[in-house]
Amino acid sequence: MTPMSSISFFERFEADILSGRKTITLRDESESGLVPGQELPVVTFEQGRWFCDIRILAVTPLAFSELDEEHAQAENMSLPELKLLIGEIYPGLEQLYLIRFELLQG
Ligand SMILES: CC(=O)Nc1ccn([C@H]2C[C@H](O)[C@@H](CO)O2)c(=O)n1
Repeated sequence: MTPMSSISFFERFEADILSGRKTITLRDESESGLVPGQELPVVTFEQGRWFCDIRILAVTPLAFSELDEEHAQAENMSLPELKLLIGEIYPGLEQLYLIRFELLQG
């Protein structure tokens, strides 16, 4: 697997990340190779525009069926909103990876 040199987020989550309200992201296996302690730039998915750097704190496998209120809170949304969003981004995918991160600069 090629090491990731940046991570992208949809522009609509930029403000939540910069304010520290969003501290996790759920991704598929293709983005599960991040390593705790790794620092990397964050860019928008739409334009590839840099907007901050983050440090990876943990990468943990998590099943869609295990999503709970704590995950939703760390995403700054309700659990139904989070499940709907994940279903739209990764239709039918059960095996997700929970990536915890901290904001370094924005
Ligand atoms: C290309 C791609 O998958 N981009 C993504 C995936 C996820 N996110 C956000 C949406 C949610 O807040 C969490 C959970 O997946 O991460 C994203 O911004 N961009």
